[in-house]
Amino acid sequence: EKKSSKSTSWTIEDFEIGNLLGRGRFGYVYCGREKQTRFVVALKILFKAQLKNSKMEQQVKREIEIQSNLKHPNILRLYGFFHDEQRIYLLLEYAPGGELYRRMQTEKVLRESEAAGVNIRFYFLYVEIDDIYIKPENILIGKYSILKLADFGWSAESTSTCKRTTLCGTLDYLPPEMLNGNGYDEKIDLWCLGVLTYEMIIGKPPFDSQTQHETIRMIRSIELTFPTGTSPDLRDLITKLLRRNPADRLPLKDVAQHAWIVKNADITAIEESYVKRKKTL
Ligand SMILES: Cc1cc(Cn2cc(-c3c(Cl)cnc4nc(-c5cn(C)nc5C)[nH]c34)cn2)no1
Repeated sequence: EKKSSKSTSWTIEDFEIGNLLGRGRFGYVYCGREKQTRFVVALKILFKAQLKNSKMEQQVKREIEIQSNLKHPNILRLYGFFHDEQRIYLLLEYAPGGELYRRMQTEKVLRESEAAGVNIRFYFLYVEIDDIYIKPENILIGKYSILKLADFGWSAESTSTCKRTTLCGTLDYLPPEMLNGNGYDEKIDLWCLGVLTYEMIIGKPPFDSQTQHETIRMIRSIELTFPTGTSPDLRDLITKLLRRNPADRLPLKDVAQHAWIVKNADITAIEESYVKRKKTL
């Protein structure tokens, strides 16, 4: 990199600003290009005033610390950051495929290999960090369709409407233990993986319904139905993830060995990249 990623080196003058890619409560994301190297980035611009009003400065500092130290093929890179009087600028990896949930809305159903790829990729990711919260709004489609977890859930939600068409969308990923106000642990990610896989292949969340009340009832009673033609392997995997008792959910190491994953995900390529990355750490 031409300059170190210390916050005092870059200025906005070093970048050409392109299209607006997204907006959120605290700022915008633009496509940007560094003038010297012509390197393309996603330039997230956050307004200090808005962050101050919502007491979010600490949250931003925490995100910057976490994300700048994480280097994983499934996590959106944070290359550096800088600030001026009014704004904080984050230099993020540009994901050419855009947001997964938008792709799921337009294309409804993704290929089984892509969805299997999500599972296995998030298996490796899960081994790395514990507090991941998997839902389509937090996932971008990077180069070569590699999925990237971009933890901008806190800054992206725009005040006007939720990303999903209905408020129900935000309930679809909640596991029973969270609905019942019981304690919960990392096994909520196994539940989310089951919901995400179902939605990616079948085109709608498993407990999708007209009202929030009905969605909550279906989650609590685990009212799980599959369209005819759903492969038995996929049914089996999802049924083993969407279990009421977190202890009964299929552990991630067994997800990676499950018949549906083995048949659909290009595990060797992903494992090779994972092993190589391990070596470079
Ligand atoms: C504020 C605020 C908004 C958001 C949500 N958000 C993330 C992006 C984004 C990022 Cl961070 C990185 N790469 C992206 N690529 C796209 C994109 C590409 N195409 C073809 N279409 C889009 C859209 N968006 C990216 C944008 N908004 N987070 O904080």
